[in-house]
Order: sequence, then C-alpha cells, then structure tokens
Amino acid sequence: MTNKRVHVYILSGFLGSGKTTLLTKAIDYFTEAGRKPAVIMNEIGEVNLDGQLIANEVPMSELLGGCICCSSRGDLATALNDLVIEEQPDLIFVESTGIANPMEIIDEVTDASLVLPIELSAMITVVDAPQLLELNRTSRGKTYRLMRDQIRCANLLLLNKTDLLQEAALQEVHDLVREWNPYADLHYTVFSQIDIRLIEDIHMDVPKRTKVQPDSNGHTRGHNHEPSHEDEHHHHSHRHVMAYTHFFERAVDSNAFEEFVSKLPQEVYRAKGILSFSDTSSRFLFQYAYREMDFVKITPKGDVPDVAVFIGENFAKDAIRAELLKLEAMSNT
Ligand SMILES: Nc1nc2c(ncn2[C@@H]2O[C@H](COP(=O)(O)OP(=O)(O)OP(=O)(O)O)[C@@H](O)[C@H]2O)c(=O)[nH]1
Repeated sequence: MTNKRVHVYILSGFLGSGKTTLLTKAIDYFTEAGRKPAVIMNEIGEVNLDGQLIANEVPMSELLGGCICCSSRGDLATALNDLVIEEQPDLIFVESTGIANPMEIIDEVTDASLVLPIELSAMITVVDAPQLLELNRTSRGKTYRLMRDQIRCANLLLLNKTDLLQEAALQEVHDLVREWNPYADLHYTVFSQIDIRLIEDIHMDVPKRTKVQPDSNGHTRGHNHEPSHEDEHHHHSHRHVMAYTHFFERAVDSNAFEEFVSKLPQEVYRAKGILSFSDTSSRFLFQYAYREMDFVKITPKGDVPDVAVFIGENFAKDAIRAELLKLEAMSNT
C-alpha cells in the first residue's frame, strides 16, 4: 500500500443550499488543473438529477434511495473503495443529501480511511443564508438544528445566496454562524462562487494563525480575489473538526497504548484504528468514543497497515504524533 492518499472532501449543507453549484465549479477547476476528481453523490430519491450536471468523464458513484447517514453503514465505504481501486482519482467529493447528519459521514469516511489510501481533508458546508435566517427568526425546529450541526462540523463555510439578503440581515446571519463555529474559514458567496484554491489548500498543514479580515463593512468577506501572501496563511489557519491519521512503523506495547489513549485530551472525542501490539500475537480493531475504549481481535482482509485515526476539535496533532512516535521508539520489536 502506498502512502499517497486520495483527498476526500465532504460537501454538506441543507437541501437546495448550493452544494451542486459548488461541486460543478470545483470539478471544472480541478479538471483544468490536470487533476482527476471523482464524485460520490447521495440522493434521498431514486434518481440522481444533480448527477446530470456533472461531466461524463468524471467518475461518479451514486448512492440513491436513502441518506448515507441512515442507510446501512458500509455503502459509502464500498463506494469509496470502488472509486479508489477502479478510477485512481486524485480527490473525491462526497455530496451528501441535505438532510445528512455530518458526524455520521465523518465517521464513515474516517472508518474507511483505516483500510483505504484515503484521507478526510475537509468538511465544506454551504449555508442557505436566507433560509437559516428565516428559521432562526421563526421555528428553530429540526431543520434548524441540523443546519447548526452541519455548520459546527465545517472547516470551510460558504454563506451562500447573499444576493437575496440586505446588509443588516447578512450581519445577523453571519453573527449566528460565527457563534456556532468561530474557527472555520467563512466566505460570503453568490452561487457558491469562491476561489477553489481554498478547497485545494485546506488539507495542507501550515502554522496556525487566526486572523479575521473584515471588509469595509466589518464583514469577513469571501476571498474572491487573488490571494495575497497574507491570505494564504489565513486560508489554512482555521481548523475545527479535524482528523489525524497515524501510520505505525512498528508495533507498540498494548499497555502503553492503553495508557496513552486514557490520557487523550478532551478535544479528541473519537479515535479508531487497526493495530499490532508487540506483546500480543493477534491484531486488534481499536475504538474510542466518549472516553471509553474498546479492543476487538481481528484479522483484516487484504494488506492493511497498522493505523489509527484521531478525530476531534482543534487538538494539537503534533502532540498526538509525538506521543505515538515515543511509543514506537520504546517498543522493542
Ligand atoms: N439566488 C441564488 N440562487 C442560488 C444561489 N446558489 C444556488 N442557487 C440556486 O439554488 C438552487 C439549488 O442549488 P443547488 O446547487 O442545486 O443546491 P444543492 O445544495 O445541491 O441542492 P440539493 O441537491 O437539493 O441538496 C438552484 O436553483 C441554484 O441555481 C445563490 O447564491 N443565489
């Protein structure tokens, strides 16, 4: 298994918010840049109408007739597996149904990343700004809460359909979104128009530097201009829900690993992996959620490396990596 990993981007956002509009622009950009994008489209209905908007050359997998997050787990992983093996894309966009629970999708993609050469690069959420504002002022029901969850999980947020709102209304919706997610890169958009390089760069690790760049009206406007050096740092600086994947070069001691997991910072709320230990003969599937850990013996199918993924909010990836390298160095295998 090579270390070259296919970047996976999850596109989330409520029904009709502008996800497909963004996807078509992103596909054009990456295709023109000589990269090979692939798409997984999930539709609640039995037909994929949005798929008609995607060029025929783009490999596409369709999950129809249900929502990824509620259908039997594994469908998304199978689709990822088939695309990676048969098409060898450089990047994959997963366009979820507007009603999908974002954490479930993050969970399934990171599960798949344990056994496939893929990496969850970002959760991009497109917000229907007028609709969110309307719901905030009126019902605050299920749809509202779902939109809030989709916003909370995002690394990159598009506050879309801003052409339909006045300045004061825009500020109101901006403040609401910022309250839910102070970390993500936030852009005001019309027809999901952003500099696609923002998406391309989002997975790259550069030094953190949080900086708000208000425009003359006090808004953090979208970067629809050529990025300056300043901007380049800004684009990468916000992280929210993040995942760190560690590939083990050597088996580690099981007790030392358990101790490490028990001391994971609060911000890491989910972890999973497939591991060999220096003091056991079998391999283990490791799960960690809500401060509980679990190890189950497994015999993975195929060539699966020893790997663990850590998911959480704004945690120090470097510290986790350093601890794991220390465990590997301590191991006497
Ligand atoms: N006025 C306005 N309309 C927009 C904007 N962005 C998208 N739309 C329109 O909104 C409708 C829905 O856009 P899509 O990109 O299909 O939305 P989606 O999120 O993929 O929709 P689902 O697949 O139903 O979840 C289309 O008719 C778009 O042309 C915008 O910024 N302003």
